[in-house]
Amino acid sequence: MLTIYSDAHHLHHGCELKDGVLMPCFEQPGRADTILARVRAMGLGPVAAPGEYDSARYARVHSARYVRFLEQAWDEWAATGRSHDALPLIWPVRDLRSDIEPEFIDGKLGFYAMDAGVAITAGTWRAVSASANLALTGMDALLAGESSAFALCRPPGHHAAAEYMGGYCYLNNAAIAVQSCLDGGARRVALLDVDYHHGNGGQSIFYQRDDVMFLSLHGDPKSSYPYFSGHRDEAGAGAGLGFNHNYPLPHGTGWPAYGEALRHACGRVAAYAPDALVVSLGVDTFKEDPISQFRLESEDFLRLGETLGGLGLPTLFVMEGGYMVDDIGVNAVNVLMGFEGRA
Ligand SMILES: NCCCNCCCCCS
Ligand SMILES: [Zn+2]
Repeated sequence: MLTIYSDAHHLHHGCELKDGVLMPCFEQPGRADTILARVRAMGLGPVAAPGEYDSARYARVHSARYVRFLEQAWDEWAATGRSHDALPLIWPVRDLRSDIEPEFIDGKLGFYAMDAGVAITAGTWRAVSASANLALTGMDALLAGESSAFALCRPPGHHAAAEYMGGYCYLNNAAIAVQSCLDGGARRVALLDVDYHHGNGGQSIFYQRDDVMFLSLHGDPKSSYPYFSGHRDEAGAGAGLGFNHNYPLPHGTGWPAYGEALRHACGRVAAYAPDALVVSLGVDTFKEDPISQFRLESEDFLRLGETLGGLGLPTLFVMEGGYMVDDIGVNAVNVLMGFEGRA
């Protein structure tokens, strides 16, 4: 399997406020480095650098003003004389107004964010755009006839929606790749999110469309981040009604229940008969993950990959979450090995 990777991710590592303490973000460079080392150790296949793409490709799923915001945010922040990480600290919730874009960076940060889990630093834009370019390069490989590819994206993207960042995510790498597949001639694409946290971004972007089926298995939002999306009754809207499927699962879920939900979701993908499958590959479903509450073992990720391989679809894997750095390489590459029947 071809892996797409860029060292540019090292340019991004901000802080986060966790349990009342400002600390280095759990979404750290060692995650991608550990996965890359495992890709090489297991001889998964060639590792390629991403191509260059115009930011207009990101604006196929994000708004142009949001992409401009991401590109300019650090410079606007630094121009105020501040050198520490830029963080959103106020949001237009409830009856506060979101019909007028603030002009000042502190207002823009909250206008374009769902939470404070998105520090912006001097290198963030370069890392974020490179990460999206990995997904576009992987999708170009599929469009050129590859049966599968792995975009080793960092930072992740599945919490980012058309006009907001959040949960360590800035550009929705997987959604950008899905749209690129459709722009490349596909009629239908399935986007399956196996990260522990609901892929609110991908759901939101494709919610009213029937050319993309979105499916997500995740911690029940009644008791898991992002708390405010991912319920079973979110079925899509308008033309998209019936093309959005959520599988919220309780804390403590292990492979038996997870595998059953996954097989059910795969049945829906098969019935949809897409031209391609994009997988938001988060492995924070691992039992030792520091911020998540499922109980998958490393061997279960082999079975997860095997189950996806059984669909026989051209498949792009896009790296999302997973925060137990010591095990993230084994767990992520186990999915890819299982997919290839090398379990
Ligand atoms: N106490 C939970 C805080 C969660 N903060 C953001 C998590 C983002 C996961 C991305 S896959
Ligand atoms: Zn996650």
